Amino acid sequence: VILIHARGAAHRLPPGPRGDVIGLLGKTSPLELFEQWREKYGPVISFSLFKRVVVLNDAQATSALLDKRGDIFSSRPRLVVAHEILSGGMRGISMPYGARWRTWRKIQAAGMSASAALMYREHQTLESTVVLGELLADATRLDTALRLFATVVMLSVSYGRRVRNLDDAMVAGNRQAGDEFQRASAPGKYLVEIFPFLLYLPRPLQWFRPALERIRARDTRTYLTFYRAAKEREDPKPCLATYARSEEGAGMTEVEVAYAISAPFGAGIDTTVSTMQWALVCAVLHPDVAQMLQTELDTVIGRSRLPTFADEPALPYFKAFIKEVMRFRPVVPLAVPHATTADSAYAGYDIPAGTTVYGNIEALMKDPKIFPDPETFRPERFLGHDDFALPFGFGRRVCPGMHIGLQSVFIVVARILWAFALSPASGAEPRLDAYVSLGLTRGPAPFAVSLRARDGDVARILEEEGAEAERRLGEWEYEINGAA
Ligand code: HEM
Repeated sequence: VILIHARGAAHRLPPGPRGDVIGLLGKTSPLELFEQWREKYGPVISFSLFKRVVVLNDAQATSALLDKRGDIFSSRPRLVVAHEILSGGMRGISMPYGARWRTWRKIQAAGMSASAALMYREHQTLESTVVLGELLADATRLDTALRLFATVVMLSVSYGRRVRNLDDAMVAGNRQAGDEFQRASAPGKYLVEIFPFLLYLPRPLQWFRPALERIRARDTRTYLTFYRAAKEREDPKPCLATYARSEEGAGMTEVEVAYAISAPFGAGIDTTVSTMQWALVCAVLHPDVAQMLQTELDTVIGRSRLPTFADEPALPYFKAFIKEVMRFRPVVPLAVPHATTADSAYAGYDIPAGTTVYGNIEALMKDPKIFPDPETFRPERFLGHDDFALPFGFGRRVCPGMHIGLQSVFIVVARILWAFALSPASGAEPRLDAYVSLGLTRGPAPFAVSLRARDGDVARILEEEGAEAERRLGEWEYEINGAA
């Protein structure tokens, strides 16, 4: 009896598909598969894909495990090639839970907490004025303008530097390093990912290693060049580089710090752009909502100046609208997978150490028990609710950039809605059911909107404020010597 019990206990894994799921994953997106399995097997499901994977589809399970059992559920699945070899274990987003991650996270918190985020508001405000000027001149540049804005803000958060365009060496260097990481993370690309024991081969026999190490040497040079340039500034703008300097020597090497402060580029651009895009798509496709938003903006701000961060507390409907956008179309629908560092149990099931755990944000956002009538876009459901961190993930790994991200979304979307009447442009109408996936992020498929200045004063205000913004943004500009 004891034996049977012990055997039974060892196999009490959450229900889920058995056998080959690789073929299935090849055919359809993980999000759709998880949705089918949720309907079939329930809120907590498991399957095996070289290692054990558990998907948590309801708020009870994510709260009980990812939030409350943070001591066990805060690691990341092992990424042998992209994280360990290519990045020398220095990228925080893929770092296993432990002392090294905590030191990395301290830097993110110092430079991105709710209070630190306030330091970036001036820069975000000025750059959003530039965005409006671009859109007034040519609405077809919407996509580029939003992407440039998000990129410029992320680089100023990291290095306190303004880049003027996407061809800047700082953009190119960060993008190249990020793309290499993405490529190296592609499932199935490297045998050693599936058979990590290949790492025990003598180094000269590890055929995959030299090419990766060459890329790592180049990435390291790139990151060091940018970090050093930021450090050398006599009167630096607040940024991660200045916050992180104190960690150098106290727990982190210069190279580790240089990698740590590069995190916003990879994590903060697509997420911010996609959120802003969904906000515009939702506004265009719900004219009654757009009308309410513009009435609120006009009542609070009037028509003789642009919205600012100081107006935010007086815009309850707008704030509810952004939350509803992030619920209705979450841009990181499966969050970033967590992993467990010890055996645990939930609802009678075993979750062994080393399990990959997905918190299914999309499923939670569409759970009628939490959000009645979840397929209806209705900002009113968030009136009076101030905290809504669910789009930003779970527990100790929750997005450290959320305050900065929300500030970007607020200032750009509020100003666009204040300045322009939005309507679908023919040819590439915005749609709620057409997506593009960018790694873990999901945004709307390319779309066009037509933007018409809401009154004659918009152009005049933008001209005045635009010139002033360009002048003041000069304070963030500096040269980088030896840029890769
Ligand atoms: C505005 C939209 C954004 C959304 C919806 C978002 C969402 C998320 C989510 C879901 C995670 C995974 C959390 C988990 O593992 O449970 C995450 C992680 C992360 N985000 Fe964001 N994010 C946004 C913007 C940003 C920005 C602007 C930055 C940087 C300034 C940033 C930096 C990071 C970093 C560094 C991590 C990894 C944290 C860790 O592994 O400890 N994010 N984000």
